[in-house]
Amino acid sequence: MINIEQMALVLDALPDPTFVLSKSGKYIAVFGGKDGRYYHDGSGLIGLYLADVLKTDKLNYFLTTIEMALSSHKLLIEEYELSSKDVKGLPDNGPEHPIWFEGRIQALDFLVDNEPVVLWVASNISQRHELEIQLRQFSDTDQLTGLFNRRRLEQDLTEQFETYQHNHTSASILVLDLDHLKAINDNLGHHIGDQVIIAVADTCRKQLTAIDNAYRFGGDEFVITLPGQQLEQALAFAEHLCQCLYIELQKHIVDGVFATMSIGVASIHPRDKSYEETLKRADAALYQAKRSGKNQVIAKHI
Ligand SMILES: Nc1nc2c(ncn2[C@@H]2O[C@H](COP(=O)(O)OP(=O)(O)OP(=O)(O)O)[C@@H](O)[C@H]2O)c(=O)[nH]1
Repeated sequence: MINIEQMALVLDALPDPTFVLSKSGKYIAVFGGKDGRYYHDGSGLIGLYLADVLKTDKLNYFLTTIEMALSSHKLLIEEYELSSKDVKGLPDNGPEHPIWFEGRIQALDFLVDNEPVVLWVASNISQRHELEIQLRQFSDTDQLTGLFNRRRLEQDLTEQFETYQHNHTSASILVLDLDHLKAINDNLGHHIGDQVIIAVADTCRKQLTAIDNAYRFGGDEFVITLPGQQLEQALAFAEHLCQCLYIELQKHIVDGVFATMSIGVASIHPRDKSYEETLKRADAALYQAKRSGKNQVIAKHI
């Protein structure tokens, strides 16, 4: 058996800072988390209230979480970020950057000063969090162009369709397909074909506003989403883009061969049951543009 002094040493050596917090947000006790590479020293918090050190948003979040742990009596696991802008009067030593924490919060079966209390273990998960962001970016991005990929398109279109169903905000989709890429690949090599694809991505990026997005759908096919835009606006934008691409792709002319772009446009219609129906219409418009001689834009109303 370990004695009470040894138990105190164990608590002090806990790798992650561990707080006993009352329902009203008072720091009753602070143990562990002594490594300054990962944590600020929390010992000065004892006797203070969360309201003394946290700004309003974070304060409300912490108090609500304590409340939930006390009422459920189950282990709560929460992820949250704390930076110097959230915390008043942090000591100078300790990490400079915002820290992502995993909080494990458990109600304790005793009262302190007649108040219920919780145990709150706060583990620094910043490295893991950064890795998760990188992995998400990696899985959402097309390697050649840096545009979002098809997986991300499906996710974004699902969200845009839900927004449309909720508040009827219009949204439009452009489907773009390069003309003559096969001839460029065959005559000039795959490497030049790649440069043409990258030039398309760069030109699209330059023409988009902050809420629009461009995606590489696959091969020489791209999609642009224009949230909030009706068909007429989207058509005008597509025609402008087609012109910009024509000018840009002419720069890649070799032996008289250069690519152009065909574009199909459609907007979400009240009769659409899913984004797939809108996308299908934009695709049908694209194939009409191809059949009508390429290097042009066609919009399909319904
Ligand atoms: N260089 C390069 N070529 C690609 C890539 N992905 C697909 N392609 C080529 O793109 C071409 C797409 O086929 P098509 O759409 O029939 O070719 P196209 O000449 O553009 O035909 P149209 O659309 O009818 O004008 C094929 O030759 C593919 O090999 C890529 O990442 N790099």
